[in-house]
Amino acid sequence: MLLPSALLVFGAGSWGTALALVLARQHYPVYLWGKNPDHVRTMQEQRCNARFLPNAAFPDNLQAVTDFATLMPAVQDIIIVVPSHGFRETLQKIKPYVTSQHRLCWATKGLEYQTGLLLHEVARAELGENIPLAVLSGPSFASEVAAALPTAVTIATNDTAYARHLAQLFHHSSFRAYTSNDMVGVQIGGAVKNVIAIATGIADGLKMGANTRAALITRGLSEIVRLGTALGGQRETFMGLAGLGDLVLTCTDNQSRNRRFGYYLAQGTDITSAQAQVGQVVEGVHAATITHQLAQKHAVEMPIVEHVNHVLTGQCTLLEAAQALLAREPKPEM
Ligand SMILES: NC(=O)C1=CN([C@@H]2O[C@H](COP(=O)(O)OP(=O)(O)OC[C@H]3O[C@@H](n4cnc5c(N)ncnc54)[C@H](OP(=O)(O)O)[C@@H]3O)[C@@H](O)[C@H]2O)C=CC1
Ligand SMILES: O=C(CO)COP(=O)(O)O
Repeated sequence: MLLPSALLVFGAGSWGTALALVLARQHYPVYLWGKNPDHVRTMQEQRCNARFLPNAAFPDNLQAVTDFATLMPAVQDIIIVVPSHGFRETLQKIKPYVTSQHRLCWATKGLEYQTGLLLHEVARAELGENIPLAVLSGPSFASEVAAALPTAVTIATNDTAYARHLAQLFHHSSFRAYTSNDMVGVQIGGAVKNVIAIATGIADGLKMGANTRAALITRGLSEIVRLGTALGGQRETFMGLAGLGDLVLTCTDNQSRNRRFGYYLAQGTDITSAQAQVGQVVEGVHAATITHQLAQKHAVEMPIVEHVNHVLTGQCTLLEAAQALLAREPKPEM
């Protein structure tokens, strides 16, 4: 069993804060790093993250910080929870301080926009082969986790000892982590469900009904399985928490920013204003483009993702996308 020391969480948005709270409730010393000094100062003064999770008070062992360099020697576990567009930048910040004592887990959901790389590939490229890596993903709205409502997630890593350690670290009376060795499957599930959630948000905004929503979720899952297995993910992973679980959550509940973003588009709001209206990260916008490109590269059919991408890049209207999906040639379901 690896012994936990202080824990350092990078990313003081809603999800980084919620995970820091889970760990702090386990009585570990937890540092929550935020990139915005004013925001960090406010968290220090108010002893909560009023901007994202106003109702969750920080326990004494949770400290918001802007300086991480001096903490790194006292830390073994690093948890990155910044949006995917800041993932490599965060790794580059910490890289000069990372040693063989550290291990890295992330809860970011997405792919690298510029390269289409999965985040474990980005982490390997930046930090080399010697650091244990893991990804945490699954159906988990930050506000429910902060409110200590029961939640289950998957932690995927190739390092069995690290898997056990992380599952134990996050294990709480209202938070349960299952382990997996399928880093590719877990990451593809978490990234692509955001694109399908945009599609269901659009369909619900256009009042297409419950049948359409169920069809999008189910056919969306087929697309995720096709791409995920083509990239080396395991089929069973997509039937688990980080696949079907997160897909259903995000496609059906208005707490999802991706779903709300799609809904706003269906109200006639333009893309920039819809993102502003959500007011937080909407990972599915970038993920639509990268996933579409990955699908083309690997010759995988992903019509829902393709049409969401067409809508977001101005190649067709919402109604044209819906008509094009319905006009596809009949084919076997499986
Ligand atoms: N919220 C949720 O329920 C869940 C979110 N996730 C995933 O967690 C990740 C983070 O999302 P979430 O916390 O919700 O996002 P939020 O929109 O709540 O917050 C984003 C935070 O990231 C900060 N940020 C932006 N760019 C950078 C950067 N380059 N480096 C460091 N920090 C940066 C922002 O700071 P500032 O505003 O000052 O720029 C802000 O504090 C996403 O990949 C998301 O998909 C996963 C599961 C659940
Ligand atoms: O990933 C999430 C819950 O598991 C959060 O989804 P949204 O980013 O769509 O809000």
